[in-house]
Amino acid sequence: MARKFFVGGNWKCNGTLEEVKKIVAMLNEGAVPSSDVVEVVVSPPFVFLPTVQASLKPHFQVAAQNCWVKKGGAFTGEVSAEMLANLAVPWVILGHSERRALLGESNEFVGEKVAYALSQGLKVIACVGETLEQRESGSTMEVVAAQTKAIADKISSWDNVVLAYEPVWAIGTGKVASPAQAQEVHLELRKWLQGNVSPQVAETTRIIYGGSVNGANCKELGGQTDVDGFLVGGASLKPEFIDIIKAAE
Ligand SMILES: O=C(COP(=O)(O)O)NO
Repeated sequence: MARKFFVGGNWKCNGTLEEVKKIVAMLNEGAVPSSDVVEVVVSPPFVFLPTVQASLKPHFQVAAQNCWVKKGGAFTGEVSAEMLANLAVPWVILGHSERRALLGESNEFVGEKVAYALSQGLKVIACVGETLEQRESGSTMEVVAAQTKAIADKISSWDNVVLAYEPVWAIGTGKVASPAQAQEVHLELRKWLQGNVSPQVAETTRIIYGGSVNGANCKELGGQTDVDGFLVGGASLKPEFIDIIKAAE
């Protein structure tokens, strides 16, 4: 079956209310393919989520950039999956490498977060990816397989999961993975799903690429057999994000 192309925009910790409103206007005015062709999910910082969700055209969905690992309560500063569900926020990004590195989120912790978010009815963009040191040592597949296993061990369905391969060495660096590099890892991840979860999950799960995607490289990257879309950082704040969405055509 064809996997619908998926383009995520991770705004990270960026924006003022005025800047966010301009990005929303840019998206609403953009000539993007229909939602039959591409699924577009943008992820503002928490404080702008309701504003963005209320002002985006229905073609676009929103995601939170994180959520807590269990039911809310005495966890100062955290945002629970229940709160996101209460606001009808449909998606959440979990396991981003910046949180794994800066906040020490382990593979196990990310797996538990994915399971809890799914249990509360959220859909999850689950991130995996190796560091430059891990790639140069030849352990890329060992690393991303372990990250994926930690998720697979905790969940019973992949129906509401999009897997994002984001090599850490390509994030924010301008050093985008080559189409061949991306295809190689995406294919290996799909084979891992086939062998460790099921052929059906391997066939239907979108595996998207993130790491210095821009308007110039998106078409060739998106043309790879096992690249089902993107999770875009910096370029998702710019007009070229519309060109990246069009790569779905
Ligand atoms: O972190 C990323 C990618 O960021 P860049 O596109 O800025 O490399 N996506 O979640």
